[in-house]
Amino acid sequence: MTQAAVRVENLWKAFGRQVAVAGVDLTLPAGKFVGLVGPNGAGKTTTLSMVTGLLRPDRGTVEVVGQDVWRDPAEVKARIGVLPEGLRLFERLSGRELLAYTGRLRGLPGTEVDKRATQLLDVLDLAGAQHKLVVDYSTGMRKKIGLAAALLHNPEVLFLDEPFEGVDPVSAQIIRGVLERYTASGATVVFSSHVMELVESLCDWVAVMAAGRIRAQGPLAEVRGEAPTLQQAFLELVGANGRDTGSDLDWLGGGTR
Ligand SMILES: Nc1ncnc2c1ncn2[C@@H]1O[C@H](COP(=O)(O)OP(=O)(O)OP(=O)(O)O)[C@@H](O)[C@H]1O
Repeated sequence: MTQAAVRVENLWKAFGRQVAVAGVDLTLPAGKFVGLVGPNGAGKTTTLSMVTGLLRPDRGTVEVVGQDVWRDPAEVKARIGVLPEGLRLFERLSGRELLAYTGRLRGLPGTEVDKRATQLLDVLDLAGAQHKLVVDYSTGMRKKIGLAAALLHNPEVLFLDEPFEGVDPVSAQIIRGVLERYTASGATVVFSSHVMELVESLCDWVAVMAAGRIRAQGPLAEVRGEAPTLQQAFLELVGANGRDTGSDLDWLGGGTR
């Protein structure tokens, strides 16, 4: 059996009376492209934040590449890359400066940082914008420079929260190519998304989350089961099939006020 990249046991987190994560157990295999899917408010971001050492759990354990994240967060953080939701970047640096700074923070030698930054900027089609300040980057460019920063130290596991949100199809294709190449080398990608078609075409492993719990996890074909698409399987798993789609909104449309 291959080693698990991520192992989560009985993970809990509440914000006041709102329980965001209610006893999550997850085992994600190494070397896979893993999709964490779930409706809005399911607890995906909260789970990823606890798994990556950004948010302390109320209860439960998290192991990444065999190490307890909350016993020694710094040690684990050196081995992972993270593209968090609502990524905050150093806006007054240029894209290249941001990578140079990130690389030095990661303890890489300057020449290596320069080499890797040049290659990542090229592959991600940011070479032309490398001297522009990050504050002037578009949403898609921000995702791409964030991804470059997360990959710079060649992490073993990469966590991405909604990496394709606000990204045009050309940039999405570029990001996808980089990630496929990365997993082909044995590394693991864990990403959250609402876009089922994307998850279905990219992932070999899926975890479905709703209301703070995992509803299903396993190889894509297993989670999809008999359903024609992952979207269908997802709607059934989260109990959204047949939900009223707004029949009360009889005033909407038709031009009368
Ligand atoms: N800092 C916070 N303070 C209070 N409540 C929070 C906080 N962060 C998350 N929550 C609540 O926890 C629940 C799970 O939120 P979370 O952001 O983890 O869901 P999500 O699956 O990532 O949703 P989305 O797909 O909409 O981004 C929601 O009910 C949310 O309102």
